[in-house]
Amino acid sequence: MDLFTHQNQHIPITLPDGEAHYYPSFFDKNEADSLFEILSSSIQWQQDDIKVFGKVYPQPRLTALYANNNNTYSYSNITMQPYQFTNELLIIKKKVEQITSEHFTTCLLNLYRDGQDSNGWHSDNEKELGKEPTIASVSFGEERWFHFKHKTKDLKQKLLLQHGSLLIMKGKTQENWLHQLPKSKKIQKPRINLTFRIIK
Ligand SMILES: O=C(O)CCC(=O)C(=O)O
Ligand SMILES: [Fe+2]
Repeated sequence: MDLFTHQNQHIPITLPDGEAHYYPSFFDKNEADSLFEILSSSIQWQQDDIKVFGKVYPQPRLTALYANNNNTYSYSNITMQPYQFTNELLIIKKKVEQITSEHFTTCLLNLYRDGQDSNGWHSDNEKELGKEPTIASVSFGEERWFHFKHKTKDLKQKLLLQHGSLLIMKGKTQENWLHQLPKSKKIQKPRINLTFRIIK
């Protein structure tokens, strides 16, 4: 067994006033390839409009909300109603829960069709997530950079989110840090991201 491609290889991310952990090969290449294909075609992807300074734009990515309850999730003037978890999402959720010891209720999925799709600076601090939320973020498909920026100090951090990887953000990360997925001119292939959350 190659220890350095093992699912439990863990890289702590240096994030003062927060806490994040990265598992580069949480899913092996074959599992990740097949989950990417299944999720691409089986998820009910939608493109919502968002309002920025009073103007309406199509969101620069596709999204979908799945859950094991009917609780809605609202952010950036959008309220999403969940579909019930699919079998594949339940399998991924179970594997993520084994490593985080959490019971996630909800998954917000993002499909970045190419490098023109993005996710602007924000923190996942909506009140339905509660205090100090743990967010487990799984990536499939094209690698993309993920940036962190401290809210009040001159601190930055970035990491490349690989195919089959898991990033966990917890503790005071959302309180003290913003994150974004910037555009990238070179990227022409899609990436799927799943963020597991608890919405009670
Ligand atoms: O695509 C990503 O890695 C980030 C997604 C994200 O930050 C979010 O959906 O809140
Ligand atoms: Fe986020």
